[in-house]
Amino acid sequence: MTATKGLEGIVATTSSISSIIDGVLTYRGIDIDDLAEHASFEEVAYLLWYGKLPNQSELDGLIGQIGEYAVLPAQVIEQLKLFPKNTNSMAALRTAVSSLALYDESANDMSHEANLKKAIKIQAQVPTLVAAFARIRNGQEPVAPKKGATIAYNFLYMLTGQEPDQVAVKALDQALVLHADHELNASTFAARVTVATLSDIYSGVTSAIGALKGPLHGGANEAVMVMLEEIGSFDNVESYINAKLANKEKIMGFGHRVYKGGDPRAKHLQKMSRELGKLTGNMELYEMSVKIEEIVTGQKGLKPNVDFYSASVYTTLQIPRDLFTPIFAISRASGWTAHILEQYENNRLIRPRAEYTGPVDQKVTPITQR
Ligand SMILES: CC(=O)SCCNC(=O)CCNC(=O)[C@H](O)C(C)(C)COP(=O)(O)OP(=O)(O)OC[C@H]1O[C@@H](n2cnc3c(N)ncnc32)[C@H](O)[C@@H]1OP(=O)(O)O
Ligand SMILES: O=C([O-])CC(=O)C(=O)O
Repeated sequence: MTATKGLEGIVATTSSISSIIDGVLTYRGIDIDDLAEHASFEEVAYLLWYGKLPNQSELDGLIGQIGEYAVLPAQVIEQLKLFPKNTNSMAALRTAVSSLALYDESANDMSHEANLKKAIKIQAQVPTLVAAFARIRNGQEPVAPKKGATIAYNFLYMLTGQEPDQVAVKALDQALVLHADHELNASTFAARVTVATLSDIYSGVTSAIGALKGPLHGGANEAVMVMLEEIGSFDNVESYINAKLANKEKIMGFGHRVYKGGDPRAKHLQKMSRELGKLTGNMELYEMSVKIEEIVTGQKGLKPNVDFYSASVYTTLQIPRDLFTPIFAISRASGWTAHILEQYENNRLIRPRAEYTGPVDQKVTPITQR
């Protein structure tokens, strides 16, 4: 038995949800470029769950359902108020999503209908949780979601308590489309491993949030912003990045386990970053990002991944840095739950082996002799 470090190249499941073939990402066979330009996040979530794009009445139905489920149990809001104000926002989300299960009477109903309903419910409640936590820690009351509004609109509305700008809603909606699913990434794998024991959907999503939090995965978008803040201005980019590379440190937002020729989502976020920069009259973050890309790609051949330009996009949308990864979770909730449903449909326990590298033929030394 020989281990493959990081399971690189190992095909661990079959799936009909999303694919990465020759660097092209599709959801249910539709190219991400097409979806990014022509579909809303709710259409994409429907596509991931049901395997087809919704017609107008199906879409209206889903938006209605999301509106109905988006309100949080009062007990969970009370719990959010007890969290330390400075707690990590992904840790808060992880705990809060786990708590949702306590107030869902169907949490352990394993029928497909019940699990699909819970998938939609989790998708509806995650944005409300993120926005509510963000307000509560600032000493503000949470804002209730508006019925009939999209997730992108509602998230910005619940975060600020004000009618969001249409450009911001459109940009966030497109970012949600781009992050919705990604084959067997680490957090989706974590979700599938968890539910393959026939544990409940909340356990699966809680595991996934824990995996997404790390800076080698979803946490990279926040880490990119930390780096941009450390750099401070365009003129410092070159010396900062060169020093990091000389030191063999990783540049966050670059590289990918699967894409070696570039992440197809990054160009959409780069375009969005440029357009938002122009619109707000502040191109500095965009220009700094382009310069970083020039150096890192030039010297290391590494291309930006989905997390790189999303940092400047979200900052230009005036979203606090530590909500970037929770926003990733808002989007990926659709993919996680679609994969969980698929896992249940064709389940087998996921239990690989380990190559043992420890000592052999050891004996118990009596405690007095250790
Ligand atoms: C949504 C997402 O999860 S996208 C990924 C988000 N994560 C990041 O942006 C964090 C930065 N990137 C990375 O850490 C990696 O590229 C990963 C984790 C994404 C992929 O990693 P792996 O496939 O395991 O590649 P690994 O980490 O083994 O790197 C291979 C080589 O490239 C180098 N490398 C990879 N990424 C980077 C980077 N961002 N900056 C500098 N060097 C890098 C490594 O140092 C290593 O070099 P070596 O062979 O000289 O030791
Ligand atoms: O697929 C991966 O390894 C990480 C990634 O890009 C994602 O989850 O969107």
